Amino acid sequence: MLPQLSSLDDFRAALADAPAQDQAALQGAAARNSQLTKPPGALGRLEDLAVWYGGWRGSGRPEISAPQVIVFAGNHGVTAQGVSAFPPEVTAQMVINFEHGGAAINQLARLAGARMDVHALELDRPTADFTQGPAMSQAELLTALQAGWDAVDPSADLLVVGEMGIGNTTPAAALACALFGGEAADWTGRGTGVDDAGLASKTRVVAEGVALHKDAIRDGLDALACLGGREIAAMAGAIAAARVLRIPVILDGFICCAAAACLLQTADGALDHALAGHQSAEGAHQALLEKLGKQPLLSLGLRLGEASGAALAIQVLKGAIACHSGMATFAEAGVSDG
Ligand SMILES: Cc1cc2ncn([C@H]3O[C@H](COP(=O)(O)O)[C@@H](O)[C@H]3O)c2cc1C
Ligand SMILES: O=C(O)c1cccnc1
Repeated sequence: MLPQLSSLDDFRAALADAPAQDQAALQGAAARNSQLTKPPGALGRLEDLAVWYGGWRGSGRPEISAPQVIVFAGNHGVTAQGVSAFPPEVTAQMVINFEHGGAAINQLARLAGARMDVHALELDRPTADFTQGPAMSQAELLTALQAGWDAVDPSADLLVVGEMGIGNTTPAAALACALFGGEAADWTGRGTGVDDAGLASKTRVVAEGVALHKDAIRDGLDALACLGGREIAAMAGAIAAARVLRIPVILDGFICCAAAACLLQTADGALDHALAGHQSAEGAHQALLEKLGKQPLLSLGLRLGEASGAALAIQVLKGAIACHSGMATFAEAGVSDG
């Protein structure tokens, strides 16, 4: 059961009190793994993934039968600074495309056998431009976190979250810079494809926002309010709800990982239930994954978002679980265990 959230402190407390993996299931899955008909370790990282997944799902022989993909959409006041190669109207247009099944994520979610939900968050009310003031009030942040929190199906056995929000590689870069330090240029990339002049001015916008809000940021939720966006906060809310419900999560690209970083900088262990689905082509994604302590499953040069890389990675995790739960043991198959 998910607790009710009536304040940001409720959210902080729920995250801090989230349950650990089931130790008996973890041990059961590890024991089963060691008896399967293959040389020890021959399935490489797939073996670790299956045991890890079993620990979260409370089963020594788990299944993935109900993956959920959720795409959150939001608009950003900071687009007034010319930070994207595309106009903000594209956010709402893409939401319609998602609803009609025409986007990349529709194809990849279907292929992964996942249910897909789309939540558009007040698209006609962009966040405030963070170079002028906080992107969201505390109340607006709570509403956006709650939207993500409520969007998770408690009966899902795997969660992937993604986003659509023209301009959102700018708040993602600002969040990473505010949370992990370094220069704005270390965290700012080309997003949808800004040119060199666009990248230089985007970097200045990130630096300005981080400098303006630096003193107001004590944890990841403060950073989200000052520099984030509604879809970024909703992704954080959904990842947190999954943590409380012990539903494993596959993280997507740079923006999704910036949302996840806000949780990690709010409570230790907040991302223990999360895998990195892929490393995107956004320049700073590798550095961000390192800060999260996550090794990506795939690296295909994607720079789309929408949960696309994570949805593809569902199939890798499904492969791990199919082998773990479907293979015969040495004893069952009558194969000599050497
Ligand atoms: C047609 C289209 C579909 C997309 N799907 C995801 N994004 C991606 O691009 C945006 C981030 O890049 P920037 O910060 O440069 O605007 C986000 O909406 C992200 O999801 C898209 C972008 C476009 C144009
Ligand atoms: O890494 C991502 O998710 C990404 C990169 C560029 C544009 N949109 C998303």
